[in-house]
Amino acid sequence: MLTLREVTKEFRIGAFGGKSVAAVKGVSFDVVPGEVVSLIGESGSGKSTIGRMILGLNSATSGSITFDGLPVRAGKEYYRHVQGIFQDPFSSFNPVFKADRVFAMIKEAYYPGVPAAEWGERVETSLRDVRLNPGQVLGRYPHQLSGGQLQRLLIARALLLDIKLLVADEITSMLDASTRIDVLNLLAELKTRGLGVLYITHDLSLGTYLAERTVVLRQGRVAEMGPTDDVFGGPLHPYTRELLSAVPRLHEAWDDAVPVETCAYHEGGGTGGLLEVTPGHFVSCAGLASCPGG
Ligand SMILES: Nc1ncnc2c1ncn2[C@@H]1O[C@H](COP(=O)(O)OP(=O)(O)OP(=O)(O)O)[C@@H](O)[C@H]1O
Repeated sequence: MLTLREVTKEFRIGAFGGKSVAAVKGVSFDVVPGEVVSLIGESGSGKSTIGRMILGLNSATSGSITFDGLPVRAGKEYYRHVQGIFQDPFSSFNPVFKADRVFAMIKEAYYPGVPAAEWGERVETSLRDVRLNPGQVLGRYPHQLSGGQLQRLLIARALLLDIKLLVADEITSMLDASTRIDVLNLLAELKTRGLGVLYITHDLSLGTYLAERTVVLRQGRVAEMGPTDDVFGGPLHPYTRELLSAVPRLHEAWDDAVPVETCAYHEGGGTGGLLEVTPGHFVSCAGLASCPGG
């Protein structure tokens, strides 16, 4: 469904755009229907830039991003199937409009011919699908709703469309712990409906909770990716180990990252791109002193 191949993004910066910063470097991965892929990495690793390119808000400098075989084309038809939700739900709402305005806009753009009564029923169904009580959210201004309610409202809005892929960028980082779990469970439910979700987060524990597959991004490149159980159960790249060692675990001593003695990439004969160590589990060079060019 979603395919990224060798995607690179350079931003022009500085006076007159004379310098450039490479935010994303040769990234390739897929998201298929009914799967959650988490995109994990520290701040500045390029996660949001990838999300924005998938949503057509930034263009790739090189490489390709396709959805159902077609290049990303920001516009009404694309957004019928691909939607994004971001960290700060308040920024997605105009504070002077009541929350239900977001539904009215969907109707105007996509379903102008649907009778008002039928539309009202569809809105109510989508709100109940995200476990919101229509009576408690419709007719209210954004400031009268909680962050968790607004995030759900955005998911309900997406459900009114014929959505196939949801790009969820740090959507739970502003929510309290119990609301966060509710929203994560909701995403898990969406995948059972066949939706693909790209779940962008810097929080490993949330990524593992949901995702079938994990892509670990470091300084704009994929360090490691594969089935979540493999990546977290047997991390091959020192960066993944470092990230894992920073996750607090109850009842367990805080351990340091286990040092990597050998580079799984070069040991396995990697020469270009990522090395597939076990089926679907890819790793890049560990960058040890002993690595060629290290
Ligand atoms: N519009 C822009 N102009 C110039 N540089 C940018 C722009 N957007 C992002 N960058 C740079 O690209 C790099 C990747 O940024 P990005 O926001 O994608 O990282 P991130 O992993 O999502 O970080 P965070 O978790 O903090 O949101 C950073 O170095 C950032 O400064």
